[in-house]
Amino acid sequence: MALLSLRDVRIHDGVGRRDLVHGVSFALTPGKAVGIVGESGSGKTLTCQAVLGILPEHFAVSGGQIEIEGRDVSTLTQKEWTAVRGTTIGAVFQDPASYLNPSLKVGTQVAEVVRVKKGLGRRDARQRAIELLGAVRLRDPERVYRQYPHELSGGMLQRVLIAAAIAADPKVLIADEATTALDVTVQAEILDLLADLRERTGLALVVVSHDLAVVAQLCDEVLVLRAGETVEQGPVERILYEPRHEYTKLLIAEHEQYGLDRFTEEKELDHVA
Ligand SMILES: Nc1ncnc2c1ncn2[C@@H]1O[C@H](COP(=O)(O)OP(=O)(O)OP(=O)(O)O)[C@@H](O)[C@H]1O
Repeated sequence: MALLSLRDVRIHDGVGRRDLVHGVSFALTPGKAVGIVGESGSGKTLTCQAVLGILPEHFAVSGGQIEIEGRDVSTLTQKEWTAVRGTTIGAVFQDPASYLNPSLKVGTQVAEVVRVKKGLGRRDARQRAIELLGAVRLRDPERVYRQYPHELSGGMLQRVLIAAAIAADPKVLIADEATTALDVTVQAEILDLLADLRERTGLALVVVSHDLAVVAQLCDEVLVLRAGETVEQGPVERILYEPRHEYTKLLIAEHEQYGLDRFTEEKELDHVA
């Protein structure tokens, strides 16, 4: 059974009175990674918000079906949504600092997620939070635990957010432009971390980026969205080497001078290893 499946999902803007996403479909099984790529405003984030049950006011899923572990999400109550978020599907977004309370130690914030979602007592939650900070490859996790958000770099904050997102052992992690604000080296480290989590734990990924190189590095399947429309969808190698749609060709051409090759070569090596 798919962990997450979207069938012809449409998202409607009640104020603008129009559909902004016109039929997105994909299925995610354990350990699989699906990428959604497209320019700004193409509906990537709305699609993720629909999957998490956090569409902004006035927006609604107006067609198709989203199923999480076989369950139609349109039947979920608010309470059930809260249980699904974090425990089945975790998410990380761009701009990690805005998701953390600046006046609380980062470790306390991760421990709080563990306490609420896993029902651990304070001491165990602290221990587990330190383990999680280590699992996202933060050096000296005990020290990081005691630090405040302003003391950490953007890359470290994103690791903290990933630690919080995987705290309740979700089966799916949505990474929505999770590396966009980071410089190239740090971006590569975070992508490597996500690939490693996927490999070690079977975590399935939905990777959202305007950057085809990011998606190409991590994913098996890619959806190319333009203005809410899926213009092309298929295995990553096919999309990269035999793009059919002009828009996909454009996304690839944009990359020719800076880096797609580097990412895909790494991916091929990963396959060999
Ligand atoms: N809260 C909102 N209020 C009004 N319009 C919105 C809101 N969120 C999204 N939209 C509109 O919905 C469309 C799709 O937005 P979405 O954020 O899903 O795009 P995106 O592909 O994720 O782009 P980006 O990379 O810029 O985040 C856009 O036209 C956007 O203006």
